[in-house]
Amino acid sequence: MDFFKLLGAGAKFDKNRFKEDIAVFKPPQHTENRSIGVVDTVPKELDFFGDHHNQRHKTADSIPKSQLSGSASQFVRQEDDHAPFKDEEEVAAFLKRHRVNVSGTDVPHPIKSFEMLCKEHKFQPFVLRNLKTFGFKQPTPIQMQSVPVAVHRRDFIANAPTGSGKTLAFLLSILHQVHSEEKSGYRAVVVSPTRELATQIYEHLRNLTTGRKVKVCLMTKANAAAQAQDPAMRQKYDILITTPMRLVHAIQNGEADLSRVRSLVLDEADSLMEKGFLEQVDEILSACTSTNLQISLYSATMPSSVEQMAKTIMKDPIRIIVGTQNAATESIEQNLVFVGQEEGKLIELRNMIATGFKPPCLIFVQSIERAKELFHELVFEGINVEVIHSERTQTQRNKIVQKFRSGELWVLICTELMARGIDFKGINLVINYDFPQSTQSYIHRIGRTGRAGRPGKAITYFTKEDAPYLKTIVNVMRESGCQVPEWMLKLRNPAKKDKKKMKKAPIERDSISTTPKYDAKRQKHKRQIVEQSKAKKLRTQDVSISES
Ligand SMILES: Nc1ncnc2c1ncn2[C@@H]1O[C@H](COP(=O)(O)OP(=O)(O)OP(=O)(O)O)[C@@H](O)[C@H]1O
Repeated sequence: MDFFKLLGAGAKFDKNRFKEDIAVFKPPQHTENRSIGVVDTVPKELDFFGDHHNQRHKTADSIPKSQLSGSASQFVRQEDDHAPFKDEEEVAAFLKRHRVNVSGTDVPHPIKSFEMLCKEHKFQPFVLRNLKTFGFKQPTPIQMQSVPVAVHRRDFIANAPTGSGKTLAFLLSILHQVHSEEKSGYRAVVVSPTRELATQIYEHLRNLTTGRKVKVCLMTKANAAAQAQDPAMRQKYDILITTPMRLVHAIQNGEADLSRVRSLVLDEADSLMEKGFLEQVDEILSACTSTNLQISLYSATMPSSVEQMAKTIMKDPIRIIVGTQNAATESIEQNLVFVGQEEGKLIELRNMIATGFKPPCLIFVQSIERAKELFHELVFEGINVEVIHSERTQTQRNKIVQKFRSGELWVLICTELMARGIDFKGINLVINYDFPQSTQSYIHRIGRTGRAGRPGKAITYFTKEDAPYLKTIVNVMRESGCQVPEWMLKLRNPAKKDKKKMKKAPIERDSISTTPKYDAKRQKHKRQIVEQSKAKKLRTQDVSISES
């Protein structure tokens, strides 16, 4: 079946309805030339950037790293020699070949193959059997280095690109330690920021423990309640997969005992160490009272401030970096598209749908309200589209994720909820309909495509309002080996305070909605929120007055 044609056929682009908009914004035809990689000239509307060149620029930096010799941007690379390393020189050459940079004291040697897990690190044979059953033949670079480090029970920070197999890396480490049931309570805990991601990790682990009596608990409201009712149930599980909020709730209600936990994995660690989650992570750490606790942090992005903070909770940590630190995955073709003003985005998107594109496609917007608005616009276009955000019920969210995985849905509109960790293998295209609020958000969002070494494409729309932040994305593109024209390279980086402001709250944007009725509904909703927050403020004032 030709998805490309099918989707194009289903899409209706009402040229009469948008005639005036088209005339105003004159979106160029959707061709490969829309990508910044080949846009040579400064769009007229952006001339306020000042000094620029109109010449196409190609530096050594702009040559895709996959074309450079010695690059290990292949996802997994077969090693013919499975013998133990002879000396440190051989280790260094091996790590260089796989673009692994490791620092710390007494760093354990990497593994060259999964077979070495059993031969050198005494993994149980079931692990190797299940790896084979589920098609994992050769370790990825992050797995090569982080598994032996974890096996030696060292604390560490692992920074490797999106889709590079970090999940299997930490699950293998856990299975080395917890390979049979003990009925003595949790011995390993994985914390991840969203329920979707926790569910995905749980399913991955269930596959790896096939045929083995290891009890894994995905902490949900229902089983937390069951464990509250029956304390014996708390002893039943060996490994816990959870979100921070759910776990803290269980700790506070006396429903979770973490005193025997020896391995704590923080997945998407930089997001867990940010303001919203930090207190919860602190509480989880305090509940892990074993003196033998090993902590590992994994993420595709690790700002230095987070690293510094992380080091305060770790003992003599090792630092593992795969590829270029905080860069995007190199198999993703990244594009920036100037759309003029807000309305230009919808025109561009409809244009792309009308001219055809290759689903499945994930579209990111900055708020729930905007996700609903965009869905409302696209749902009548005859496209197989859905929308996912935190206001949808868990059952709805699960169903949508499952439908998207199975290919039943071709376009999924989402908020930041889906930006991290979610592994949809076949996504061809990620569209940043709204400009991401931070470099990290950009890297994770576009990292939903180009996974496990597959190619992928990412398009980021930007308006005049986003332009001051453009350089942050340009920097990532350059770091990941994309071609960037000279004038873009000459843009100024936004000031630190502006970046902070942007991260705190997204740019205020005009409604996506082209239907006045729907927009009126939105305005009403907005008014209600303002009124509610005013009322809350008054109540707080009341409390502080009566307290004083
Ligand atoms: N050794 C391997 N061989 C083949 N495929 C693998 C291997 N390890 C992991 N994968 C596959 O690669 C894909 C990406 O892995 P994973 O989801 O762990 O990426 P990640 O590094 O955690 O990404 P993110 O930073 O986005 O969370 C998954 O589909 C996984 O099954």
